[in-house]
Amino acid sequence: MSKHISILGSTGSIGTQTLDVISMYKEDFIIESLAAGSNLPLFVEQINTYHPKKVSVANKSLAEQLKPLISSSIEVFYGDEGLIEVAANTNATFIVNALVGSQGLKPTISAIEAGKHIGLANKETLVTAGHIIKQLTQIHGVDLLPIDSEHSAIFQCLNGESHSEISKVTLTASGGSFRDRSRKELVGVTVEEALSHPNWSMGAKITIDSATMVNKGLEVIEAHWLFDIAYDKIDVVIHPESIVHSFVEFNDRSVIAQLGNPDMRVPIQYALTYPRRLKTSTEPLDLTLLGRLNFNQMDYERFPCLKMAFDCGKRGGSATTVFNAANEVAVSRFLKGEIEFLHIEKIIYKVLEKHDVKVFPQLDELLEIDKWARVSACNVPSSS
Ligand SMILES: NC(=O)C1=CN([C@@H]2O[C@H](COP(=O)(O)OP(=O)(O)OC[C@H]3O[C@@H](n4cnc5c(N)ncnc54)[C@H](OP(=O)(O)O)[C@@H]3O)[C@@H](O)[C@H]2O)C=CC1
Ligand SMILES: CC(=O)[C@@H](O)[C@H](O)COP(=O)(O)O
Ligand SMILES: [Mn+2]
Repeated sequence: MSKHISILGSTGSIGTQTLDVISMYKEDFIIESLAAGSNLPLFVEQINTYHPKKVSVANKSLAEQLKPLISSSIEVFYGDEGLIEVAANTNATFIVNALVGSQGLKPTISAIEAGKHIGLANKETLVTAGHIIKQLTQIHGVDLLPIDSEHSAIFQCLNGESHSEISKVTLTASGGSFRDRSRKELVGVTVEEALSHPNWSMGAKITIDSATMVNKGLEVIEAHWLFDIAYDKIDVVIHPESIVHSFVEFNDRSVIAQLGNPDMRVPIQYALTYPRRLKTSTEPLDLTLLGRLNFNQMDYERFPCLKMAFDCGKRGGSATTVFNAANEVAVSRFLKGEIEFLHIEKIIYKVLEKHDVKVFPQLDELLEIDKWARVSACNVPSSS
């Protein structure tokens, strides 16, 4: 029987690769709805290929531009409400959240409340409101399947294992675009240089996050919520090849790792077809060709954002919401050329410094705090 799917963020890196996987297994999937931001040419192509019943774009003007380009039988929505419509009000049973940033939170909540299972790439959702999402998945009995490569790896390592027998979960980090540079050598780096990831081709925001090591910080918090692991049992190592996607150590000192060539279509497909493992078009992994794999200790002075993320995770409550929101604004300012690369971490630090952590915030409180953090991050001067 075909699985009915909706994709939020279908025009992005994860969204397009999700559609690649679906194209390989056309009989197994029906696309109910798609949401994109502003890439209309690609979106029109996707709509004409996959024939969704509902679609959504970022705003009203884009929705008006889209309507004459697609079949009049397709319902067109826009904005936050459009995302919720696509996420919750269709016959889809499985939603892929491939949006970037904490705008993924509200549609995820609506989807869970509507009983949809979720394939989650959008880590910012769990970093912003992990406790709320976890509680809702339990209340509504929905699965939250990881798409992020490290979390898919951990999910696979934990298959059939007992949670109480885990002694440590280790996330691997490539080191990002500037892994071979000292902190001094980060002064004056360009946006173009920062956008050049050594192993993965991804959207702009996550590529910058990878260079600052914020991405690994977000992933530590994501792992905490997905797998209910205490922060002192989560570790990060630098693994420049991105072949071992993460590993888990158990009480008996056995370590289970998941390996594969860096290709996001593999974890995306696993989330879509779980628990089945269907063929992918990715190259087989030949360890003899690689010869060796490298692992280095994380240097928290070189990558202070990762230390900040651990601290926020341990403080809990609204701390991770503020960490995420400040980072989103700082990255956007860097991409616009407003600030230096090293200023990203300063902005996060300064906004966190001003925040009094709220321990068990409700959703409306978190949304207010998120807004406050964004305004504060915008107001940090570009040279301070
Ligand atoms: N790329 C990767 O390999 C990985 C990504 N992730 C995570 O997955 C998520 C997506 O990342 P990635 O695919 O790289 O990001 P991209 O920037 O490539 O894609 C983001 C998607 O969100 C859409 N979007 C942006 N703004 C809006 C809006 N206002 N309304 C509706 N849609 C919007 C974009 O639409 P449009 O382009 O049309 O404007 C696009 O479809 C992130 O959370 C990232 O951290 C996790 C692991 C790996
Ligand atoms: C592919 C994926 O899951 C990314 O989140 C990846 O992990 C980024 O690479 P870094 O290891 O450099 O953060
Ligand atoms: Mn990842």
